[in-house]
Amino acid sequence: MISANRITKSFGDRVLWSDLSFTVEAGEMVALVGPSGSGKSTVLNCLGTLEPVDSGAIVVAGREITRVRAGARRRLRRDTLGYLFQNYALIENATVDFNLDVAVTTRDRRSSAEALQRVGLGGRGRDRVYRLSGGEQQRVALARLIVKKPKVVLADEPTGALDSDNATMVIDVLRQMARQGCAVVIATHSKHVEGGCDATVDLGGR
Ligand SMILES: Nc1ncnc2c1ncn2[C@@H]1O[C@H](COP(=O)(O)OP(=O)(O)OP(=O)(O)O)[C@@H](O)[C@H]1O
Repeated sequence: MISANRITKSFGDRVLWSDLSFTVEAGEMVALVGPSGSGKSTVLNCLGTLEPVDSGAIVVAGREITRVRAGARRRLRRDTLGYLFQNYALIENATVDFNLDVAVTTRDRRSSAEALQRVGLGGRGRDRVYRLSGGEQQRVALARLIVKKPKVVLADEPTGALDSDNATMVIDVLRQMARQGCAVVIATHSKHVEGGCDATVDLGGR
């Protein structure tokens, strides 16, 4: 589903990673690890077509995303990619329900309600996002992914703001999405999260 082939990325004269290659199959969950500043978020941004690589190729769902035009990139983001990033990318002034509705083309109240239940936010659909805690917002972002059902999930420290029970829930949900055929990449500092993955890509060269 995802194949990164000898990708290199620098900011100025600082090389973050060079000749990095890895694959993530459909159904697989891969941890992206390495010290702070080693470029984990940047890898996710490159896989997510939000940042270009300097050299090498990335293929996602059969498309070489390092070469596609803006229109195809937009379609990939809409139809194939799912992001679970640190800013949660939620619409803060809107309700939880509205944030889930924008992820799907058909309005499906039941699947939204089930997704909220799954992340421990059953009955909170009418709450406005800015009133929720950081961890609750993180879980709304996860519920939005559940209703979107993307082929690829890119998660950046998805357990960062959560207690251990909720962290376990997040990993369980991502595992369930993988079982349904999704390729999941998780940037993390957590050994616990890494342990729950099928493979590790280490940017620190340990
Ligand atoms: N757009 C940018 N322009 C310049 N430098 C950048 C840019 N984005 C990231 N960097 C730098 O690249 C390095 C890697 O950042 P990145 O966020 O990918 O690391 P990380 O491994 O995810 O770190 P952390 O574990 O602390 O979240 C950092 O030194 C950061 O300052």
